[in-house]
Parts: sequence; structure tokens; C-alpha cells
Amino acid sequence: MTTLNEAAVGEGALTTLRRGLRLSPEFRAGLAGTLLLALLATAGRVVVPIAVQQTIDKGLGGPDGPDIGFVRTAVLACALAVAVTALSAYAMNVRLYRTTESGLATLRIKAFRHVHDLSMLTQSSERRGALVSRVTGDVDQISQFMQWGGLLIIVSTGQLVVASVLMAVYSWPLALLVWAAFVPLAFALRRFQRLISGAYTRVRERMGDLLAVVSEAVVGASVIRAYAAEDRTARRVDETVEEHRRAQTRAQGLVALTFPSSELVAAVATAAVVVAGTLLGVGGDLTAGELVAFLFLVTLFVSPMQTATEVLNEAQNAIAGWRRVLGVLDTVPDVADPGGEGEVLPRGPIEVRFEDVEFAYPGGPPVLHDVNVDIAPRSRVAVVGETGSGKTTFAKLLTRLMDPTSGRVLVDGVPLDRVRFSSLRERIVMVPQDGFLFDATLGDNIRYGRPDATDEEVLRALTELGLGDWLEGLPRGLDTPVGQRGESLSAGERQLVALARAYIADPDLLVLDEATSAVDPATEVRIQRALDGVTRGRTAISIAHRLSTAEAADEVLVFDAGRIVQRGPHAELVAVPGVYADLHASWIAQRRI
Ligand SMILES: Nc1ncnc2c1ncn2[C@@H]1O[C@H](COP(=O)(O)OP(=O)(O)OP(=O)(O)O)[C@@H](O)[C@H]1O
Repeated sequence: MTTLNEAAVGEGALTTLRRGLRLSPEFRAGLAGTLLLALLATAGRVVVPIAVQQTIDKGLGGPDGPDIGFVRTAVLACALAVAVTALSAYAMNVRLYRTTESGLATLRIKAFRHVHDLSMLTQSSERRGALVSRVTGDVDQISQFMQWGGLLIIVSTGQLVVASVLMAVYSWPLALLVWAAFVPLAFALRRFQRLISGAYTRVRERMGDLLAVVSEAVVGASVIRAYAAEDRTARRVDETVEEHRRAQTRAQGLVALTFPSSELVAAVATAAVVVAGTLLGVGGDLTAGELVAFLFLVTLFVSPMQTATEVLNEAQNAIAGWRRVLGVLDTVPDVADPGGEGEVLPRGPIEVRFEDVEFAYPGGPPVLHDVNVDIAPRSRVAVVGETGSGKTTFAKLLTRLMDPTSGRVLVDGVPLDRVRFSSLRERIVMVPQDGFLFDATLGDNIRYGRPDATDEEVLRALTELGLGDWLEGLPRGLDTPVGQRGESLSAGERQLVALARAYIADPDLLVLDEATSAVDPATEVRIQRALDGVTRGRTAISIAHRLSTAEAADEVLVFDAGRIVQRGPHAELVAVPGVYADLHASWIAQRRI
């Protein structure tokens, strides 16, 4: 399996919501308490209309004239209710923020760990940045809904129900009038909501385009300058900014339409209530207090309607976010750690064996065929071949960055997929062509190979690799910052750091993908010296791009179109016509250039 599992995309919104909520148990913890507070906060709002009605009808318009004592009691009760409402709303929000933040933190950690567990193959087949956005952007979308929208749906529904019931209690004909006015609005809002959701999907797509164009322009700045393509690039950036602006304006225009339409319906409903209420009042079916209270209730009834579109939108976004996060979590890692049940390799130089190994990248043709090879412990092997012949694929299978399509890879007689990851990563280390450096000091980057190494150990390692003089030449020694991706160092120096990092990790099998970048003669000598030091005494398999590595190796494996076509020491191979002799000839020719 290489791409992320998208099964969640096809499932219903409620199933996604249920599965999403289950991922963060914190959301459920204390939910009953939060709901109780929400209920209090909602109930408190209807106290004011009731108090106003009682004050008008009984306090001011009572049969014996105004009753100041009653008014005072009503006002005090009202103030108390408002205070309880405010406190409940505060407590509810605090609880809500706490539970959602810890729930989302759990979700982020789960998603991030899982991304980490996915094989290199799955990771690299995803669009760059898409995996990161699933852990960040998508979780943020869920966060907005959980902190605001989710509860608002509950509170608003509660408010709608309570307001409706009270309106019906005061006067059911007036209540019917209000509902009749709002039914068409509810349908219109549903339609609006679909349009808005579509418009915001386009805004997000345009935003994605914009980010891609801008980041490409920043990352590729030197190429853009070299080809004097500033104007072309600026035009492309301008166009994507303009498209994003247009999409955003359209979406906001639609949102802006929803508010006046509900305002308009609310005004019509209020006017109708005033006219019909007055007529009912004249007929003796409604008191002045009841009419005023009813008007308050209409306001309470309207506000959930006004926020409904936005809340529904948030809900849709959150469900889309959960679907994408679930897509990550549903993807089963194809290179799985056998964990505690797996085997731990004993220390000592490793023997490697490939048995009938075939490999094809997903959806592609086979790129390794019938690879059978034994590599003795402590031997230095050079892997050579034309570009695309399968050397890197061979190295990735050897370090279990992926598993063979068929056949087995064994280390010290144990199938690689039976070895615990912790043991595997400790015993087998790969130095990739571009040994990624982190934005930290030189010392920290070397220590990445063994975090508990002291400065003395790092210094000793550098000296043993013959790099003491290089270090002395650096102004701040081990404290020299290497910059982002190590860009403050030269390409050759970055290779030296990568070698020192591997050396300090002290593996028993070293897999090296030699860098192809040309370096100055002094650095070349240092790299050569460091390479000798780092491979000495261990099994070392190098994808060789330099003649010297092949010459120094105990054995050379020659790959051609995914097969090992020749193997043996350099001197033997170079003496017979074949792929190696041709390769050797081209190396020699290059040297002369
Ligand atoms: N991630 C991938 N997805 C699909 N095909 C791939 C992938 N990586 C490599 N290939 C294909 O597999 C074949 C072998 O590639 P590989 O990288 O192993 O060759 P190589 O000998 O290491 O080449 P080079 O010396 O240029 O690094 C090539 O045909 C390549 O196109």
C-alpha cells in the first residue's frame, strides 16, 4: 500500500464524526457537565423575557396599580439569572477549550506518530506538504468546530426549542406566524450553505495553489535569478494571488447575503407579530407584557438562524478534516516493526544474504530481478551500475526502508522483517547521498548518530577519522552553526558531517550512498580518509560513484537493468570485457576531462 487510505472519504458524515470523536477520548470526558452548563446558559436567556412580562403585567399593570415590591423582586431575580447565565457560559467555555485542546493534542500526536510509521514509499508518494497539512491544517479545522461550532449547534438547538415552546405557551397563533415566516428562510439558508461551502472549497484550493507558487518562488530563487525569470515568476504569483482574491470575495459575498436575508425575515416576522399581537390584545387574548415578552422571544429565535449557515459550514469543514486525518490513521504501515516479538541481533560485523529478491515500485514494472547475493561479515563491497540500474533500490531493501515484492533479505541469518526496529536501526545505518543536516550546531548534528555522546567523544571520533585539522579550521569548532539543511557548510563538509555521524553511531553494517557532488582536492582527500575510517572493521556496502571506492573494495557488485550481472574484485572485473570494464573506461575518460 503506498497512497493514503481514502476509505473514510466515502463514509457517511455521522460515521466519520463518531470515529473522529472516538480518536480523542478527551472530548467525551466531562461532556455531561459541559452540557449542563450549556443548558443553564441557555435557560438563563429566557428568564429576561419572562421577567419583563411579569413586571409589565403584574408589577406595573396589576389590578391595584403599580407594585414596586414585585418589580424589585422581579428585577433582582432577573439580575441573578443573568449572573448565573454569564458564569455558566464562562465555565462552559473554559471546560470546552480545555477538553478540545487536549483532545486535539492527542489527535495531532496520533496522526504525527502514524505518519512517521508509514514507509518511505507511502511518504514519498504523497504530494509534498500534504502529510504535514493533515497533521496541522486539518486538525485546526476540527479545532474550530469543536471549540465553537459543535457546542453552538447544541446551544442554538436548545435556544430554538425553548423559545418555540415559550412562544407557543404565550400565544400559539403568533408562534405559528413566526414559524411560517422562517420556514422559507430555513430552506434558503440550506441552499446558501451549499453555495458557501462550494465557494470556500475553491478558496482553499486557490490558497493551496498560492502557497505552492510562492514557496517554489522562494526555494527556487537562485534558478529564477540565473535565468532572469523574475518577471515571469512575478506574473505567476500575481495571477494566483488574484485568483485567490476573486474566490475569497465571492465566498464572502455569499456569506454577507445570509445576514441581511435573515434580518429581513426577522423584521417581517416582528412586524407581523406586532400587528397580529395588537389585534389579539384588543380582543383580550394577549396582555401587553406577553406581547413584549413574545418580541424578546422572536429575537432569541432569530439568532440561531443567523449563525446556522456558519455553523453548518464549520461542521462540514470539520468532517472533511476528520476524513483526511482518518485517511492517515487508516493507512496500515507496510513496513511494520515486529516489536517485542521480533529478534535482537547480537553485536559484531553483519553477514548479508539476498535470496531470490524481486522488487517493483507500486504500479510500476519490476526494477530488481532475481537478486541472489551473499556478503561476508567485515567485507567492503562496492555497488556500481548505470543510473537507474537499481543500486539505490538495493540499498533501501537492505536497510528495510521497504520490503521486497518477493524473496528475502537476511542479516546474520535472520529475515530482515523479523528484526526489531530498535535493533535494526542500531546495527544497520545508511548514509544517504544528501545526509540531511538539521539547523543546529556541528556537534549536535554529529551527535544525532548517538545522542548521549559527549563533546570529547565527538572530538575523538573526528580525530580518528582524520578530520581534526578540518575542525580546527572552523571558527567555532563543534559549536559552529550549520544553518538550515546545513547550507552554511560546503557540499563536501556536509558529507564529512554525515560520515562522522555514522561513525559515532558505530553500526555493524554501513550502507553508503556516495555523494556525486564534486569537491575540491583537499576535501576529497579528507572524505577519502574519513570513508576509510568509517568503513574499517565493519561490513560496508557503498553505492560507488568514484573509481577509488570500487578499486579499494573487496568485491564489486555490478548492476545492470535491475540484475547483478558481474561480481568480483576490481582487478578481475576490469580485465574482462563487460559492463564493468565499460563503466571503468568512462570513469577514466571523465578523469582526463
Ligand atoms: N520512488 C520510486 N517510484 C517509482 N519508481 C522508482 C522510484 N525510485 C526509483 N524508481 C525506478 O527504479 C529504477 C531503479 O532506480 P534506482 O534509484 O534504484 O537506480 P540507481 O541505480 O540507484 O540510479 P542512480 O545512480 O541514478 O541513483 C529506475 O528505473 C527508477 O526510475
